[in-house]
Amino acid sequence: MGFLMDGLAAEAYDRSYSDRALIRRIWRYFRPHSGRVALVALMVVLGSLVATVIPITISRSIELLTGDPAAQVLIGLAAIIAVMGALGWFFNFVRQTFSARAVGDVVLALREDAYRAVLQRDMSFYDQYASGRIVSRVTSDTQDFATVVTLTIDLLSQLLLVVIIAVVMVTINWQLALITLATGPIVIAAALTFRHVARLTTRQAQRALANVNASIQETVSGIAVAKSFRQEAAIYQQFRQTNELAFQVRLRQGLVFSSIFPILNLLSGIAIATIIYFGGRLALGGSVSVGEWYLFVQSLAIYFFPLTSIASFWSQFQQGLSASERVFALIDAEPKVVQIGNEPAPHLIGRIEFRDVWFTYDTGQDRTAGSPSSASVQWVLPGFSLVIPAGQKLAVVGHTGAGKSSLIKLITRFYEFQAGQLLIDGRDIRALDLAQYRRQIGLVPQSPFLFSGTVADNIRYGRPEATMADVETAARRLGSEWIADLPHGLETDVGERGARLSLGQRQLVALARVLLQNPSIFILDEATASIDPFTETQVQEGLDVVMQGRTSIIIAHRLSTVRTADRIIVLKQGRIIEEGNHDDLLASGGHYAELYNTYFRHQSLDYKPWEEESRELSAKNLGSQAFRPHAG
Ligand SMILES: Nc1ncnc2c1ncn2[C@@H]1O[C@H](COP(=O)(O)OP(=O)(O)OP(=O)(O)O)[C@@H](O)[C@H]1O
Repeated sequence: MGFLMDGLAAEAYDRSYSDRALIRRIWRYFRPHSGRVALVALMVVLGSLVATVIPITISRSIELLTGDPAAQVLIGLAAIIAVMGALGWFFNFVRQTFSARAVGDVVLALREDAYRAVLQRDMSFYDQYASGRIVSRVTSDTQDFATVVTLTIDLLSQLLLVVIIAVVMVTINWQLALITLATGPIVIAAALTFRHVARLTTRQAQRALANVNASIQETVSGIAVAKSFRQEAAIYQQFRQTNELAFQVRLRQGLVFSSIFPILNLLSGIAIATIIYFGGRLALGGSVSVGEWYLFVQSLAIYFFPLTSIASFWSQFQQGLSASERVFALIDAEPKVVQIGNEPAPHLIGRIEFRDVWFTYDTGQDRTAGSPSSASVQWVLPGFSLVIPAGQKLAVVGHTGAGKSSLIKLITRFYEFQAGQLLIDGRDIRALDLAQYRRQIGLVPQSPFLFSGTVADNIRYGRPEATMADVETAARRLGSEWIADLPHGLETDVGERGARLSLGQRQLVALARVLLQNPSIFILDEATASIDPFTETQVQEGLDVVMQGRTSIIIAHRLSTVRTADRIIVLKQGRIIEEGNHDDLLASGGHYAELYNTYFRHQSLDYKPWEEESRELSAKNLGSQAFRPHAG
């Protein structure tokens, strides 16, 4: 069965809760609705009482029939049964209505908590776990949880029925009652033994479903890439495997659950046969009446029904329990970014200092206390130090994987570093009020994400209270042409993820959003994709406006940015290997000059490809002679 389990491992943040802890936790959600829960409990008791009165009345009727009852008595008994039936319906109706409301409210609260937890998770959480699986926890797992609660109410009412029936049986004939009751523990023991296997297979089924969700979600998000690389068939194949796995696991779960019924049916069959035999003999001997014997046979059915229901509902019950376990694990996942203080940071001037910062993504072992010397760790920033004075325009360059984005992830506090200090205006970043601090940061990622809505909605995203005039002012500060190019100006619908806008327009919207937010620190991960020269000029002008008067850190991919930066740092394997301004660095002919020739030089208006060819040729001919790049 090992192959079945592939891909169904728990997520790193999953945890097992004891049944007690789970129930206590679930109860905490129900406490605010205790009035409704009490009413439901009352209905359960009344419903159970009514359910027992009916067979007792029938049994009395049978006994009366052996004598010579008056017609009115029989009519009275029939009326009692009818009234009890009606009352049973009423109690059940009230119970269902109020329990549905209470469960609905609890699921609402649980889903809100789960969603809030998702929003609070660190960026590392999203990097590590597939979004489809996260979605699955918030949607289907909370729903499964609702099922468990409804079932629990059903089971409780049936168990109560068992208790009442047991009391009735003992008062009629204790020997027969003993025989009947003796089978109860056997059935319960069988159900309990089954519990662990049930929980395990159920958990696996939920994980398998989460994998199916994750697979669909990823494909839909990356459909453009998949199509452009013609990977539809491969993706479909992959999905089939995941889906097949989910099917196999479900099948196995079904087999496990269905195996309990034959056992329980066998047990109840034996018990009924025994009662019929012994009860029949007692009735023949005259120690119990026929009515009492009938009541026993009826009681048996009532007695076994809840017990077999427990087993039949067990699958859903377990599903609900492990679903709640998964939701609670999501809510309880430990954050990695932990603030040690809550100091107000309403206005920053934007001085940033990395002081011997050690950072790795590999936090598998406990390194949060900081053991920078640990040799086995793949440090992305090994003791990184840098001071960015307030208001400086800093361009960060370096080959892919050098650690440029990681620097930004630390400044934005998306990730936690393991040792050293990161100071903002001389204050420990970990001591600042995170929400206030983040409001001081304007981040424009490589491919700016726009939410569905209009251009204006997106510009207003960071400051929902901004008026249309504010939005327009911010947008116009980046120039007027780009707004005129939009079909409906600022009211243009951007489509999902901004798909209806060009990359340059999306960048301008993102820049306007930052302008409106007016942060002290501006961070830009420049797009690598080239845009047309006109938009490029617009974006550059917009950038100049945004960068004015604030600390700006740019992962630079464009010549115009590096040229105008106050300072450029060149990163290699998480260390600064060169720094200075464009001209000085180029003149020194080091790593930056090499990067310039690889990435930036062709963006220069003076760039002549044919000169490049002849330069390469002569460089080849000169063999190992050091290469001196042209100034841009
Ligand atoms: N979420 C992550 N989990 C694990 N390792 C990561 C993660 N993000 C980046 N890394 C690793 O950290 C190192 C630095 O990555 P980083 O993204 O900072 O480089 P970069 O200079 O920004 O590269 P690029 O220019 O390609 O974006 C790389 O070796 C990368 O594989």
